[in-house]
Amino acid sequence: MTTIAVLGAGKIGEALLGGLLNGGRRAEELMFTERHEERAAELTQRYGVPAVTVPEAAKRAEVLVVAVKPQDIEPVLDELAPLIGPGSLVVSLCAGLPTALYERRLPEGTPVVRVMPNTPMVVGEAMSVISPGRHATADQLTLVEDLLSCVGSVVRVPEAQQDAVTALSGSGPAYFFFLVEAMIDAGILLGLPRAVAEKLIIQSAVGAATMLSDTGQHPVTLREAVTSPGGTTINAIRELERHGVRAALLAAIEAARDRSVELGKAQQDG
Ligand SMILES: NC(=O)C1=CN([C@@H]2O[C@H](COP(=O)(O)OP(=O)(O)OC[C@H]3O[C@@H](n4cnc5c(N)ncnc54)[C@H](OP(=O)(O)O)[C@@H]3O)[C@@H](O)[C@H]2O)C=CC1
Ligand SMILES: O=C(O)[C@@H]1CCC=N1
Repeated sequence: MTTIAVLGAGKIGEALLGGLLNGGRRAEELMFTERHEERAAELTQRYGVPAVTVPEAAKRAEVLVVAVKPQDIEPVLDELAPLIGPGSLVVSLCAGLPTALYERRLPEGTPVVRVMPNTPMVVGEAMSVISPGRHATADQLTLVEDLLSCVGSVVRVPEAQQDAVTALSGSGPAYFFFLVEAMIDAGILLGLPRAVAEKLIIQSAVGAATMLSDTGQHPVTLREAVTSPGGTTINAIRELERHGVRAALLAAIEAARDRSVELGKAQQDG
């Protein structure tokens, strides 16, 4: 049994709690911290997991998963620093925050693993990307990998790639939701009932995602199979290219990467 505390049970923290329980972890192994009493009570009722304070979590848990916003990290580090035990492993889910920040603020030798998950964790389909800090051992990295495997896929990368990862898969679901939202609007523009447009686009998204993951075929090959000579799809593709959608995606993801770097710098300099 490994005791795990989720510090900050917001969108990602709650998704992790639910995923760990679905994946077979017992409620007795888990705890969480939450600032609002009402929300804490609601989560305890929903998952049977106790709410604790950050100092209690620091004393009791072997794995401390930090899931507060990057801008809220300072008070959490202040509370953890004097209490964290030598056996504790810190797992940061915070966008932009480097392991070096934790290593500088927490007792010498504290092992830290940086993780970038994403919200499909809620349905057991997360993409979690993990990188060890200076003091994390191979066994600790494997432990984090095992925990996150309960809620989706896990990949290891060097920490230097984590800002790019954050822009790509951390924020990635939002880009797909944005696209789906715009395509549903297109259905409305063409006069379809909203419920029909939603059903058509969501099922097309699920079908396309399943083809991508199950066939192993390259997206270009799959797209070409839909694009008949002299047909409808090529007319749409011409408009997407004319409006610079490919370039917009490159610029958007680069901007997200830059923001991740900025978030890390702001906390390091602050
Ligand atoms: N949402 C996403 O898609 C992803 C988010 N992340 C990262 O996960 C982290 C959390 O994001 P998200 O879940 O979206 O954000 P939320 O705002 O939903 O959750 C953060 C939670 O932390 C709580 N909190 C803040 N300070 C403390 C504290 N001192 N003690 C206890 N709880 C505290 C907040 O409480 P309160 O409501 O009172 O502020 C809130 O419940 C961020 O660092 C983000 O970068 C990573 C990948 C994807
Ligand atoms: O937008 C954000 O900052 C967080 C991190 C990755 C996804 N959501």
